[in-house]
Amino acid sequence: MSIPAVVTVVGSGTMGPGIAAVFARAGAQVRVYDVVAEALTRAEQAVAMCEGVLDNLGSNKVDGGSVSYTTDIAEALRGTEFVLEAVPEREDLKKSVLAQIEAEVSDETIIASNTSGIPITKLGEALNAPARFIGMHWSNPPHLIPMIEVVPGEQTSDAVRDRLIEIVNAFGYEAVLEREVPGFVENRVLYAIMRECLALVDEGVISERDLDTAVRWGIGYKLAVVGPMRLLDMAGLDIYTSVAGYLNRDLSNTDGVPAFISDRVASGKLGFKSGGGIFEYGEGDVAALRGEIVRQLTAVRKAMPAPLSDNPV
Ligand SMILES: NC(=O)c1ccc[n+]([C@@H]2O[C@H](COP(=O)([O-])OP(=O)(O)OC[C@H]3O[C@@H](n4cnc5c(N)ncnc54)[C@H](O)[C@@H]3O)[C@@H](O)[C@H]2O)c1
Ligand SMILES: Cc1ncc(C=O)c(C(=O)O)c1O
Repeated sequence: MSIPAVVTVVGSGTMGPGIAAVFARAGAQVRVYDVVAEALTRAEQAVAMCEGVLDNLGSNKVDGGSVSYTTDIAEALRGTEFVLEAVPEREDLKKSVLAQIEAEVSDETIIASNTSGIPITKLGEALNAPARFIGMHWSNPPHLIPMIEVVPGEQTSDAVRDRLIEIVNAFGYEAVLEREVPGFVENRVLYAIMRECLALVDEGVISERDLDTAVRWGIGYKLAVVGPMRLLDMAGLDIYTSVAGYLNRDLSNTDGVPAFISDRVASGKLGFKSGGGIFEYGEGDVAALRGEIVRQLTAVRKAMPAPLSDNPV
């Protein structure tokens, strides 16, 4: 299974560098483009770190891969075969950038978006040739989470869909093909969980730290091995029927963003990126936490059956 020889990543913030590292690891010449020069400087450091993580993971490495960095979009897109858009999650911005990309590439170039859940058909309205456009939703951190959601829009061609699945598998990643819905699958599940977690903390049922402990060592640990559908069989569909019969109507069904979050955002408390959010972080805490998270994710990944392997669970 081959990957494109030349790949361009547009947007080098949280996600771009790890994505670039995975493509380069698979042998592609990757060009990383951003409108902010400092973002590219940070990206170069992040890619080097990701490469070290992939070495530690023992991830397969194909010779010939490389990563370069530029604020010149024409240079970034010249001769490219595959573009991954990873700019901020704003429909207007993404449409503008996608149109900018399409104007610079050949008719054969595949354009993919790392959008967290904006419908691909909607973003594809910005393109003259939406048949070449598809959703490619990586999960953070992209160099460690070996599952990518493949989300065709209504106009995406079957050939582009099949080619993307081939590329994802060539990384040694699981490609999950989905019919397009807002938020796709991973974020619909994640945001349902987050909604309930935030409600429980906001209502004083449990503290932030104890909530994390309960989820990490309860469903988080279990779901790393047993998927939700298999877990239903393991627990018993009769048990689910009894519990859901009284519990589903009692779960949080708030829409919009809870004040627990919006108040913090309004006061500039964004989390790791601002030194404080749900928790507060002192000097060096975020870097230490990032390193520990990567160390533990790597250890868990090594303990699990490899992606694409014949896992009986
Ligand atoms: N952060 C996550 O956990 C995560 C996970 C999966 C998917 N995503 C999605 O990936 C996309 C990127 O997310 P992120 O967290 O990396 O965002 P980010 O804000 O960390 O990075 C975005 C980058 O895009 C750059 N940018 C802004 N305008 C640009 C333009 N016109 N052209 C080129 N670059 C431009 C910014 O300078 C920045 O470096 C979003 O759609 C997001 O929803 C994010
Ligand atoms: C909170 C949150 N929102 C979106 C995404 C991905 O699109 C992630 C993730 O990938 O981890 C996330 O944590």
